[in-house]
Amino acid sequence: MGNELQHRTVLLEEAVDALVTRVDGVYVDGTFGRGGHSRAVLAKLSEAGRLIAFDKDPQAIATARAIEDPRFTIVHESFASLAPALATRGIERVAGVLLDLGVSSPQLDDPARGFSFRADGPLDMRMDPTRGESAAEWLARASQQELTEVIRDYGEERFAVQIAKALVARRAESDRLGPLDSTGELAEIVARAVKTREKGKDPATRTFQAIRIYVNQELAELQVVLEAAFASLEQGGRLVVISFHSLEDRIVKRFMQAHASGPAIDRRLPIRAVDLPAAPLRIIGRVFAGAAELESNPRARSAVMRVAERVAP
Ligand SMILES: C[S@@+](CC[C@H](N)C(=O)[O-])C[C@H]1O[C@@H](n2cnc3c(N)ncnc32)[C@H](O)[C@@H]1O
Repeated sequence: MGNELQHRTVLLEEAVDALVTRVDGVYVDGTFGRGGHSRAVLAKLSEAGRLIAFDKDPQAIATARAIEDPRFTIVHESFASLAPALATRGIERVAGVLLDLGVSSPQLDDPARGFSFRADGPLDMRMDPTRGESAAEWLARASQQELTEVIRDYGEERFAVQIAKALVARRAESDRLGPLDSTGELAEIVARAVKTREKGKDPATRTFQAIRIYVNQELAELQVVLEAAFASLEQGGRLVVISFHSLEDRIVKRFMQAHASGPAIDRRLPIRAVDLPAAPLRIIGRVFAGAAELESNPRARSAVMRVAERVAP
């Protein structure tokens, strides 16, 4: 079912325009998805250009394998393995790295993937169901403290304590009820534990986001890929990151700001301005979806794209 579902690429032209500064460069698309950005990058590159794309999701990989283009390589790995993946291919420097974070519409819309609280399905939530622990497996073993922290920190959920308690209480009944292994039941338990409703938001939204981030180690892997992308960028190379919630956008913003402000200097030492090392990154800007895109693609509403350029070695 998964591959028939469509993904509407967000900020397509904006991202590709910001990314591709020379048509014969080597580029990375860390989040292939259904290849919207990748195809547009390939269309812009010359014969000498190259694109290395990553995705954790076997369904995304199947779509990518259908691209017959000698300039294109797909890697079934987390983008966190960017550095070793480039090294094995003998690539030292790249002209740009694009990350369009989070989950794709096919992942969200297929109940069998277990990401959605809207349709009942197995409680999985792994971008790569062939590796690691599913959401159901984690919920079956996590302590109440761990559940509270994940739901509070990754979901920014006010009722994290109450939800964690309810989950542990449900687990105590596993002999009678069987394991908690469906998205529908998780959504019901959360809805009962959340005491006040946010307008226009399902009460399970925050908890599902939190568990998904935890199961896929999304924030930790983002930190790793930002460092690796920065280290691999050639001078003039671009880092383009599209985020969909404040936790990931904050990490991207802080990362770019930290590298754009130059190394820490001991101001008590007599240093002339000309001796100050230049900051390695220049922040180019922040872009949101325009009115036309917002109208046709509701997913674009929460998208924020940040762009920075490597200006010094
Ligand atoms: C928003 S979609 C990307 C859509 C894509 N830009 C397009 O136009 O079709 C995000 C994709 O990134 C993948 N993904 C998310 N985190 C990842 C990670 N750490 N490593 C590799 N792929 C990841 C997901 O599996 C999903 O397919």
